[in-house]
Amino acid sequence: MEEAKKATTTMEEVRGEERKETAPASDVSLKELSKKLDDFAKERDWEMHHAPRNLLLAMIAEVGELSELFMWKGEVTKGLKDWTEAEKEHLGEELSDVLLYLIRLSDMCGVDLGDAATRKIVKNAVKYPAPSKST
Ligand SMILES: Nc1ccn([C@H]2C[C@H](O)[C@@H](COP(=O)(O)OP(=O)(O)OP(=O)(O)O)O2)c(=O)n1
Repeated sequence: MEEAKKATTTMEEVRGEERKETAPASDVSLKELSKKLDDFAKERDWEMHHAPRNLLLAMIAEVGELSELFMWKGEVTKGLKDWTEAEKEHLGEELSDVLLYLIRLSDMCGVDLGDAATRKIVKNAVKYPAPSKST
């Protein structure tokens, strides 16, 4: 009886983990993703594979896979109205692969991507000032 109860708890825990994994995580930070990627590499002993050049090449390969989704489609309208749900899900996966390799590459190069991107947006605004709106 005690064993059966324990097994039930374990299944609940597993389902809880699955829910956690599939719940929308729209507000996740670069730092959180960075930590997950670090854990992923450590758990598999893959840190030696994550040298900057390898990560850059892997990211470019994923950009290629992303491009394939748009290839031969003609003009793609904003919102992807003509795409199936399966195509949109695939797009999300390929965009994620690019982002995850970019974050990992930044980390392995010692670049704080959040800080660098924020600074770059400021620099862009100085380089390309918005036209002043007449009232
Ligand atoms: N050495 C590796 C290999 C993979 N990944 C992670 C980062 C990417 O998010 C994803 C890439 O996995 P795959 O190489 O299997 O590529 P796809 O998921 O695109 O699969 P496929 O190329 O079969 O479509 O896995 C990683 O961190 N380090």
